[in-house]
Amino acid sequence: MSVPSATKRLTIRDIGRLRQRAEPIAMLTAYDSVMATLVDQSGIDIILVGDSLGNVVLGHETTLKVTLADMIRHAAAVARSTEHALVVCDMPFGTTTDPETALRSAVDILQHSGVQAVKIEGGLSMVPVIKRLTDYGIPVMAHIGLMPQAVHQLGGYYTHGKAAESADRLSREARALEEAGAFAIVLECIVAEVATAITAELAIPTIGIGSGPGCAGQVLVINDLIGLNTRPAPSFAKPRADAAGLVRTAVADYVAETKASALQKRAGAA
Ligand SMILES: Nc1nc(=O)c2c([nH]1)NC[C@@H]1CN(c3ccc(C(=O)N[C@@H](CCC(=O)O)C(=O)O)cc3)CN21
Ligand SMILES: CC(C)C(=O)C(=O)O
Ligand SMILES: [Mg+2]
Repeated sequence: MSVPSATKRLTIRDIGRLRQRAEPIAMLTAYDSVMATLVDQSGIDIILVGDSLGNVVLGHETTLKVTLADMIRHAAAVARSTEHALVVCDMPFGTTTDPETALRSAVDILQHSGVQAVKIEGGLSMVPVIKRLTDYGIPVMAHIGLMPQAVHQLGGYYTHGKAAESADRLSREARALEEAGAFAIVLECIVAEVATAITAELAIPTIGIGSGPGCAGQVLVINDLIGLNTRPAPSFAKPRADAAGLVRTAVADYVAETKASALQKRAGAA
């Protein structure tokens, strides 16, 4: 038996234990070395290298343009810059079309980035995919509710589970994904009461985003948490800092000082 130490990286078994003890799980995204280091040193349980990378780092409109190569490059930066958190990498659009394609892509992610787990958007149609990966020994986090990779089919970003049949379907999906082997499940933008009910039905932890306080854990995009955005953040994300304001002020001060000193030098040399 090993003794838990402060520097040992969390595993999916540790995450399961937190759920069993009803200790809430804290998860945030990170996409680069500096941010991953800071987030890891501040006591987070899980770091997600989200395909929100496409929106918040790469300047795309949706997550659909993010590639496997993009994810591996950023996941590698996060994995090598952290030592405490469990690191999970989103499987990008187009890599989960069937179980063999998904397995190949997940192997590439683990082999070339060093993360410990992957996350897959989707409900019942992802059951065979998640079975294949978990049978092979790759930990999978599931993700239902608002699924940004399906934005063109959904027709926008909105809360799910409002109608009784939608709530029932979400609950059935969550149970099927647990049965398929998922070690946790993200509930994105699901009516709070429905997310709470799903949490009570499952042995694995639910990690909520915009789904109320009744989930086993919470996840947010780091940029939304610290106010490092140039586009409006989702309304459920309450910024705790104004990082964008700090950057704008520092840059404006620098520009002003540089321009002022150049003028003085020229004036003195003349
Ligand atoms: N910065 C950022 N934060 C995120 O949470 C995030 C991304 N980007 N990019 C990928 C996906 C997209 N996500 C989104 C995007 C928009 C909403 C949104 O506008 N939600 C509405 C809800 C409206 C309703 O309930 O009908 C909102 O007002 O927050 C939610 C999640 C979550 N992810
Ligand atoms: C919002 C979280 C759950 C995510 O999938 C991402 O950041 O890509
Ligand atoms: Mg994602």
